[in-house]
Amino acid sequence: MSQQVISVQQLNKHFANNHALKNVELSVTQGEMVALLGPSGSGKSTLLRHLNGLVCSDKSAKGYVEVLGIPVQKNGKYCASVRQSRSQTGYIFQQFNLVTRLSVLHNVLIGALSRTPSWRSLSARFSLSQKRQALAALKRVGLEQFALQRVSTLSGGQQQRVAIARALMQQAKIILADEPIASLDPESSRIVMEILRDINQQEGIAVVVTLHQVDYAKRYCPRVVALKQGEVFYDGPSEQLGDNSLAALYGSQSEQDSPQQTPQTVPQLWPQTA
Ligand SMILES: Nc1ncnc2c1ncn2[C@@H]1O[C@H](COP(=O)(O)OP(=O)(O)OP(=O)(O)O)[C@@H](O)[C@H]1O
Repeated sequence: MSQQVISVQQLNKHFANNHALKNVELSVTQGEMVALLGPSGSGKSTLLRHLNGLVCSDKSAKGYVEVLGIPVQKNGKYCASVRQSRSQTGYIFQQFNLVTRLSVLHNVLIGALSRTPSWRSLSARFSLSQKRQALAALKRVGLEQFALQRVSTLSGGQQQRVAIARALMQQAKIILADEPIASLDPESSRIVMEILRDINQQEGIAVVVTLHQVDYAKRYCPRVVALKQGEVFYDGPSEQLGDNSLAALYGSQSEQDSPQQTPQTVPQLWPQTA
């Protein structure tokens, strides 16, 4: 039986009066590649940030988040093990989060910091073996020839690949990617998604990726979890996400704008997976 790598139970999050996540339940097993879809403001990034302990859920609720079998937060408080979970979680940001004045290789080496003795990391002295690993990670994303260049000289798509190489260097056991292709052109988007899929299929690393592009979700992710106004609206095979369901998912804005012209109830066409 596949190991569960993400378990989210009864997750609620308010930002002032805005109920951003409503009783969200999510279970992901090892080796899955899952797209998080939903209209702008539906809670995708907020959910992903809860998984990495970047945001804490409502204190009043009984929310629980566990990643890689390690408790991240419970009842609105971070667990002592949150750092342990973070060190094994590769987090890819829309804007790459690289140190642009440093070399490509150095940025990848930063992924090893959680496994590097503090005297070495303080003096930025990485071992030969770590440098070899970093080069191998760069080769994996097709960028070894840029190792000694400053990151700032790379294109956006190449910078995102450096961020993925950093996650590989981190020896991440799960990858959470928050809109990794939102600021990329179609060709760079394709390359980034193919690298994520390759890592998922070759290493069996679970990938959860928030996307705005439904076609990329369907092409690269066998499973879709869709959020609508903070609730899980659909959880199932991406191939079963048809035009009607997508219209219902993304139609919230027009429903709000002209309620008399659109149905008030959204049909429950798909059961949530167990
Ligand atoms: N730090 C914050 N402070 C206040 N409100 C927030 C904060 N972060 C998110 N929100 C609100 O929570 C809701 C969900 O936001 P979130 O960014 O998770 O949505 P999203 O689905 O990722 O949207 P997008 O696709 O546009 O990035 C939105 O209403 C947003 O304004």
